[in-house]
Amino acid sequence: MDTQTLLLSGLNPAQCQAVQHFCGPLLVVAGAGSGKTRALTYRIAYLLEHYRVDPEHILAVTFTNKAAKEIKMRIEDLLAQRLAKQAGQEFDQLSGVEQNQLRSQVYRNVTRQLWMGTFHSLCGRLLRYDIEKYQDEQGRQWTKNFTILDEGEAQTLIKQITQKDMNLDEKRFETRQVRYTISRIKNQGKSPSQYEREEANYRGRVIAEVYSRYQQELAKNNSLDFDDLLLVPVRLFQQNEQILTYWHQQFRHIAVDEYQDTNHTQYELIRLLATNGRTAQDIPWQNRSIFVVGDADQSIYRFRGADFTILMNFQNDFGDRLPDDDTRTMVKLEQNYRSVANILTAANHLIQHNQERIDKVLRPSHGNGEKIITFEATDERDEADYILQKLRYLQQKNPHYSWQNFAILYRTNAQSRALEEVLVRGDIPYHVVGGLRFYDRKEIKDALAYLRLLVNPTDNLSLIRVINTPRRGIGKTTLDQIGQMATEGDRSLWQVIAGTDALTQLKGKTAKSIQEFVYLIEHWQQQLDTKTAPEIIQGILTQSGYRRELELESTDESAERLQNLQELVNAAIQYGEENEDTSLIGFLSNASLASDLDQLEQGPEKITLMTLHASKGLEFPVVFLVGLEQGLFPNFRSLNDPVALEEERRLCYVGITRAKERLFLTHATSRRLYGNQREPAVASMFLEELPPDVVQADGAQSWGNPTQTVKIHPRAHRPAAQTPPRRTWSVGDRCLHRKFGVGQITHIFGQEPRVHLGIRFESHPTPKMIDPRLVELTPLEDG
Ligand SMILES: Nc1ncnc2c1ncn2[C@@H]1O[C@H](COP(=O)(O)OP(=O)(O)OP(=O)(O)O)[C@@H](O)[C@H]1O
Ligand SMILES: [Mg+2]
Repeated sequence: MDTQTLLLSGLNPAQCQAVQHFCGPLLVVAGAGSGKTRALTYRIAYLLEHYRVDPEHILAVTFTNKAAKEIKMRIEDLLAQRLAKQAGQEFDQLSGVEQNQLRSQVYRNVTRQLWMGTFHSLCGRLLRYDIEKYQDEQGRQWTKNFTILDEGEAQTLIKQITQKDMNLDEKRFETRQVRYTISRIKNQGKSPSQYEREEANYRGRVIAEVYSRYQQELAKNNSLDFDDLLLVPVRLFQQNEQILTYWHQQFRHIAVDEYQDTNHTQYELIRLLATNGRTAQDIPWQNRSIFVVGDADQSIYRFRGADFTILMNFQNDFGDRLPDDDTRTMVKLEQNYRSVANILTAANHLIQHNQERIDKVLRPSHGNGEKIITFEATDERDEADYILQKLRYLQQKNPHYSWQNFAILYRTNAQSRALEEVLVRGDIPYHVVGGLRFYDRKEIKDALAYLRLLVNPTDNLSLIRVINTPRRGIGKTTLDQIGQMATEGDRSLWQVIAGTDALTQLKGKTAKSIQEFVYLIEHWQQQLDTKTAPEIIQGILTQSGYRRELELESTDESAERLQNLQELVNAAIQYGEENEDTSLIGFLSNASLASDLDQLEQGPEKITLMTLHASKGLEFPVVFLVGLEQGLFPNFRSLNDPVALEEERRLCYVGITRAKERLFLTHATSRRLYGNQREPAVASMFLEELPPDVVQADGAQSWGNPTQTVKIHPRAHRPAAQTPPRRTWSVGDRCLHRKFGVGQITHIFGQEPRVHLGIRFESHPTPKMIDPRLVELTPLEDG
């Protein structure tokens, strides 16, 4: 098989057309699961292999960094197979080691050079080259070793300004709200003074002032927030034609996945790069090679400024549209490869309730499959119990399902708690995507602040965070004094403490502590060029006394924090291996950008819990979509807002189309949300919008056409507990657990038959709560 055949063999004719496209604009539109991402992946491989495009000339934007990684791996596979063919070998018959050798060869020569990632990570990378040529409207500048402020840190800074510096009313100027407003103003490209002119009232003036101080602080810290990361390149390109032309020529081929969720800043960036800042008609079509794939029905990020009309305008923006002929610049994919027909019918039927859309064809490739199951629970706990039973039942009935084949999707993060409790009790391994991120944990933020200070000593925020962590007797008064000196001399905090005057002005013991801190930082700064990131992290955590303080604390919590710090070192090692870059600065940018959606590690052992928003682009054999209740999904705000309601329906469409084989839709008749009172709940309108003939109720209640649904007693359909014969347990009994080993029962909660056992296992520091109906426990004789 030659390259061309190899690369085109797993594609249908419409996909082939997209993949073989070389230059000029192309829009691929299609419904969920129709192979858009596959087409984009293969096209990049085709550009590299068939058209011999230099990987450095390809810019590909994905929705998560993880998606970028997967696409790269897929390309490595495709090209490695090709290398095997060239050498007259069958790839599949090579040993694992040999296959990996070929993959690494492709990685070194090809995929490593690709510009592939999220908008944020790509812009971060680009700015490391050119940020020094940028100036904001106040003439402020940044250097290459700028640090990236993540969302939490941006809010900390806003809070410091509103509450400490400006003494504003905390309720009236709520941090998140202010941060959100400033982000919006920034993305509209408005300066503080411009905003002040437009919003000529008290609030407008205050926000403009906070915004102005916020920008000032960012510049002083040599930092950028997530908005700047996109806005600065756009401004830089607008300011400097030469730089724009350089990058326009660099990125000869641009590809964007999930184009329907592009916002205006991202669009502007892509437009500038693809057209060199001209109108499309002013440059030859060969020089604007832009390939985007998307589905307007899956646009779900309007609250972050995404606008699917950007997708709909693609041909006007980039193409030379011929009257009555779209085919040159658009390919439609109509074959769905993901879901069984029943699931696809339900999704297509539901989305047709939206007004603002263009109808599409989506044909199934698989048979009808099982019907979609709906279940009415009494409350969130009952809902979780139901899911637990189903999970066990399905996994045992179908040996080909491993835990990674299951996903539970919900509308809001808060819903995961009830589900998690039941999963823990049922001993089902799970993974929450988008919970408290690793990088948001206190000890990790502390460690990162040390590291940032090493590469960018003017980063005041990081300095404040660690100067007295662990405690060094440098209190608030001292910090205020240092702050004062910094303001007077227009210097950064670091410049003050590293200079001589601070030491002379401060008292004996404090001065000594500060001096030791300065020595520590300077010592490790000198190692930046010679030591690797993991070595530096290990070193500074030990020498600063940070680790020792946690060790002395010696609690379960401190043990976990120490483990997390070790995990940070591991992350740096892994980063070094994957990117052949052991520098601290490379690792740091990567850490700031690791988004919550990238946490998804589909271990073979775990089921996935995530919000519907996070599930975009993914697929699972079995999906549970929970909490289908009016006011929850669709959410409360959308009930009186038709535009918002359509967005909720798109979100439901995304959720349904994640499922390949089985789909369960659950709702409860009462629910306690956000710690409020228990409220009665009504089934979601989306359930009624599904075609009754592909839906079947599991339980007494049903909706749709009652004659076509099966009515059974709520519990009757649940499988009996998959457990060994029952026995009663008493406190003090010893038992053996498959995974945790020997343990002793310390507590018994609840009444038979619904008891839960608190067990302290010899292998585990903290007691575990176990449901003996679901988990096998072997009794052990005393002694
Ligand atoms: N031509 C094909 N033959 C067989 N399977 C295919 C083909 N094209 C795509 N697939 C498979 O179908 C599934 C969906 O493909 P893909 O994820 O690319 O769809 P998508 O259009 O990007 O979906 P979404 O809109 O959810 O992002 C994947 O498992 C993919 O491997
Ligand atoms: Mg996709």
